[in-house]
Amino acid sequence: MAKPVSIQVWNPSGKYRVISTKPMPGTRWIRLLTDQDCRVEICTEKKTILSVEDILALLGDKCDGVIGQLTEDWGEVLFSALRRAGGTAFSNMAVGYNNVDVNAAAKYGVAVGNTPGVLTETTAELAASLSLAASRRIVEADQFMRAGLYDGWLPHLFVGNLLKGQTVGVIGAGRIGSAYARMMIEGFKMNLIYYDLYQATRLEKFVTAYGQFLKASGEQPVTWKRAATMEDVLREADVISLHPVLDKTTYHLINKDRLSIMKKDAILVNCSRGPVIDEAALVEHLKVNPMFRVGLDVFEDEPHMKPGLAEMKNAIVVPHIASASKWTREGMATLAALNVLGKIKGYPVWSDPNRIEVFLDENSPPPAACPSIVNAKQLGLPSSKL
Ligand SMILES: NC(=O)c1ccc[n+]([C@@H]2O[C@H](COP(=O)([O-])OP(=O)(O)OC[C@H]3O[C@@H](n4cnc5c(N)ncnc54)[C@H](O)[C@@H]3O)[C@@H](O)[C@H]2O)c1
Ligand SMILES: O=C(O)[C@H](O)CO
Repeated sequence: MAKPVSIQVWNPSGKYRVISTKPMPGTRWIRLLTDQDCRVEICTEKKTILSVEDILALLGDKCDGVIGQLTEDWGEVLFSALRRAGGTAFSNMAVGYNNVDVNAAAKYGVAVGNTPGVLTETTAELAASLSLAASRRIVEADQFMRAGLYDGWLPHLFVGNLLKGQTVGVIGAGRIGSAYARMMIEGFKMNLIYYDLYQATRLEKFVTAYGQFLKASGEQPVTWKRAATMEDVLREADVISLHPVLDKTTYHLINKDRLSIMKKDAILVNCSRGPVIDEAALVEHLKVNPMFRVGLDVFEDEPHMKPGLAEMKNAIVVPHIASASKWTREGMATLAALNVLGKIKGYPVWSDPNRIEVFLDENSPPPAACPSIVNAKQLGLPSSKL
């Protein structure tokens, strides 16, 4: 990064120096920090992805906390430097934190925050959008239209898949996976098969109740099934959406062998993390199975796509925008700022990271707590009552 580093400063006389490695949407997050005696420094460099060296230059020799991004490599080097600068707080502006070495952070006594909940519906809505766009071939049809190729209605033109009555498969039925499942079941009357390490009890209850409602209305009821193996989902589902965390157990979860057991005209959607799919194997699968379609928000080597993917008509690709609604992005900035502020101020950690709405109410001050610290137990941080 060219020196001097380009920085925007708020409340220069603030006692605590908090750095945000990127400008973030909204202004509430800045106000919350400056009102509590923080000097906020926002890195405004044009470079999209900051390197470890860039961030070391930003940290300097006094820094109390950092709000970082999922594109950055937060490991031993950065956490030891943050600690040397007197810092004890870091928050990703993301729910996923596979870019963060949590053990390294704990070793240096740094709390690691994330931003759950506020992006659940927004992300699920993009997964639903990709499912629809892929099943009805919307992007291909749009390109066809703009290319001036439409010369009249035809019985075979862009025939796709009907979702109603088909089976939606969800791998990783946590917050986002469950919200997506509900959208597809309620919106399109699909049946559910899911695979997760844990039982999604609330989701199961929802499908049961909705099925009973449909039956009572004289309609075909929807059904659910918790699969014993991921392969069962892959074999049975017509539309499959991936929503697990990225870790050792989910790296290349979808590989050549698993692609081969999916239906030839299945739809695969990924709004989790790119490396959950072996993308090179996916490109080969798309080449030989033209009826198989994918909707991808994330990529194995972001910002790059594996060779061949961009040419595939049966792939819809968007640039990691699943959480990109104004409300969500402003809320993510707020939660990340409050994680850092709370740790600096010695506040306890909110006891339920699934119930963070109270931090997002613009009309009242947020609770004196860190909304979500993923290594709270490791650091022995006290927990706040709801
Ligand atoms: N594309 C985007 O912009 C975007 C936006 C938000 C979240 N995400 C990704 O989505 C992920 C999920 O977010 P969430 O809030 O729903 O998290 P969550 O913790 O509520 O859900 C994750 C689920 O994955 C399950 N899981 C873990 N390992 C598994 C395995 N081996 N097999 C099957 N299931 C497994 C967990 O049990 C859990 O239910 C995040 O970690 C992040 O990487 C991406
Ligand atoms: O993990 C996350 O939060 C996303 O990838 C960005 O919203």
